Amino acid sequence: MSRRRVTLLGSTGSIGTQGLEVIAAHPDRFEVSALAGGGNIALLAEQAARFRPGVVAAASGSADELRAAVRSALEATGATGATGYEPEVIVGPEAATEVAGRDVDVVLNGITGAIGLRPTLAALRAGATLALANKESLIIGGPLVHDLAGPDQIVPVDSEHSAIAQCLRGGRSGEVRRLVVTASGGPFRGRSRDQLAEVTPSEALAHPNFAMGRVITTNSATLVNKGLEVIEAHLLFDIPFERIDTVVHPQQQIHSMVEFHDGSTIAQMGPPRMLVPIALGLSWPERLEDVDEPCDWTQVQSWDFAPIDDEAFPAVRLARQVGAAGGTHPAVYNAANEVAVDAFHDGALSFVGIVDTVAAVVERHDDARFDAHSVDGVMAADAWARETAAKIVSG
Ligand SMILES: NC(=O)C1=CN([C@@H]2O[C@H](COP(=O)(O)OP(=O)(O)OC[C@H]3O[C@@H](n4cnc5c(N)ncnc54)[C@H](OP(=O)(O)O)[C@@H]3O)[C@@H](O)[C@H]2O)C=CC1
Ligand SMILES: CC(=O)[C@@H](O)[C@H](O)COP(=O)(O)O
Ligand SMILES: [Mn+2]
Repeated sequence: MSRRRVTLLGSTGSIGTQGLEVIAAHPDRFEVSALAGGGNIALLAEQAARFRPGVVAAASGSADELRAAVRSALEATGATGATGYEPEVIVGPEAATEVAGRDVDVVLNGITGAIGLRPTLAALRAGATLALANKESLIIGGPLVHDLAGPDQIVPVDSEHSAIAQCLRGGRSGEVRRLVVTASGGPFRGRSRDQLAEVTPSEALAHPNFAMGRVITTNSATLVNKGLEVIEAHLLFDIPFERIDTVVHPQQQIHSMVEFHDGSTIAQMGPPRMLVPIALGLSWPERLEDVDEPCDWTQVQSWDFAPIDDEAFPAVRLARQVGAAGGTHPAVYNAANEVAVDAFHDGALSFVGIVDTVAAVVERHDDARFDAHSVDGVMAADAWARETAAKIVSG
């Protein structure tokens, strides 16, 4: 594999920082072309001083602030001036989109939320491989992404979809009977709807296995994450919803499975960490060496499996409905959820109120008003859903 130029969008987040860890461990394989963050200018500047990309981008702050932060981060490394490193700096809400398609072989999209859509489209348009963690952009931009993406241009980084892609490696997708997407069940696994009434934001942020950003961690607790992942699996692997199952597997050692039409099932296993899916996103179809520890088969252990409780956690059932309806339904589900998650953390909504709000917004949505085949149409549906969710939250 030749040395790949990598751009990291959301470089200051959980996926982004782990992406840089993989790159730092394989300097012969990767160089950083651009880094894009949101508002954490200090960390972004430290990353720039260490990895020396040609471009550094931030969604907020000012270009002068970012330049100054990079200079002081360089000074802190003791490499002041001597190297003459002065990256191009881009600041503003469209900064990630601007850098996504420039001088790059692989774009790792680790931005959270619907704002990842335009950068995803820019990366695809530029012909880069898209290592996709930002599942929201695929889910809300389904037909748009589908029309732009070439074969194998999108490499899933989401652990379940990376697992399925690994199970399908080498072709034979015509022999697939069903996909089985595993779920941790979140921190509230086993509780009834009544028992969920009083749970707090800090309890919802205690994911049993993964340290992730606030939105995806909350989505794991409501199982909205699993709902999004069922739609993601449908879009990535072109399998109808009725052939995509879910199973709660609290240990998260099996990251997902593929059942074939002869009755055989292939599962992908590993400890619940993101390094392998991220590394594969960057190096696909090759595997890098010694990315993470494997499962330890010398230890006594037991793994559990159970169905999702759709009464306590209706998010997956609802996601199947919006996914099958298509159009701008998934964009509305996602946008309403983003608003409801913020409201929950602000103390304006109960935990069960999150999915109740999403369901109420989905119910009021008139898909005929929006064009799912244009970015503006998708973003108009997204904006409508945000406004409607905010009204419901405020009563
Ligand atoms: N974390 C994980 O293990 C997994 C994550 N994913 C998916 O990956 C994505 C990222 O998740 P995660 O890393 O946990 O989230 P984090 O909240 O940790 O990170 C989000 C990143 O997005 C950046 N960001 C926010 N707004 C913008 C913007 N307008 N332009 C550019 N960057 C922006 C943030 O910057 P800043 O902090 O500087 O404001 C931060 O770097 C999500 O879609 C999630 O569902 C999927 C599977 C696993
Ligand atoms: C690591 C990853 O891919 C996350 O999406 C994680 O799988 C969350 O797990 P649950 O949503 O099943 O809790
Ligand atoms: Mn996942």
